[in-house]
Amino acid sequence: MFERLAAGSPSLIWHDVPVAVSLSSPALVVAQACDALAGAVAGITAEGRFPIVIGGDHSIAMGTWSGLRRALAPPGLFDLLWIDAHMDCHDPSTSPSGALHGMPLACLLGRCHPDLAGVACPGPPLTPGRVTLIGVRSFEPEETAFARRTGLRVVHMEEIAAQGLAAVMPLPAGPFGITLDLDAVDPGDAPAVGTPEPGGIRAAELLDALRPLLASPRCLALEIAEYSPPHDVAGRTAALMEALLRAAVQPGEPP
Ligand SMILES: [Mn+2]
Repeated sequence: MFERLAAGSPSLIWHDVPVAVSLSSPALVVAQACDALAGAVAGITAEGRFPIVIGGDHSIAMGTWSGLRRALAPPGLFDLLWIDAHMDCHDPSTSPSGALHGMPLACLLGRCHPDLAGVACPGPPLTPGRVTLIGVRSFEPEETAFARRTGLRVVHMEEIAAQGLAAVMPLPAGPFGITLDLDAVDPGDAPAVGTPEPGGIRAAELLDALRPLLASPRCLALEIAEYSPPHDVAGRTAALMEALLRAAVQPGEPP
């Protein structure tokens, strides 16, 4: 896939971020990986290039977005479109599963897992009023309470089903980033995820809504998380990945 994309975009560079899986706890592995990822994203942004981060579970968002924040001139503010079936707004005291990928947004907003604090998301928290969750349809009450308390904007799947994604997708006036958890997409179109949730955004609708955003010079970074190729069915998720990446690296080209 990379070779095909690079054929049309010679400036594309592949960059691996190593993960030290030998560390003693999952939180330490995630903290170390996010620290390395934040450094990579900050460096790529500082060079005036556009980072595209592909993961891996959504805990990588802590590295990506704290890295972007670090690279921008103070106060380093940007809007973040968080497209996800889940809210990822837990901390260890509220999480039903203890899964770290259910916690990255809370951490980025300043309520961080103690083992991740200062490493996975160093620096000041993001501004909740500048983050919009889009596609939400699976969450716990503690996450809704956190969103209300902090002023996080949430666009539920019901609104998308009623009005269409294009009608509810924000178009930020200033710099912004996009984090796409592939489980926001309907499992019929993107089965290659770890936590599928039925009734999601259709792939074609997502691509139509993202194309103008990815073509905007104000879009500073794209992250695509939770891609799990062994779970794919008939190459559907791979095809969506390639279309998304093509929209990001060749934004002027027809689909
Ligand atoms: Mn997520």
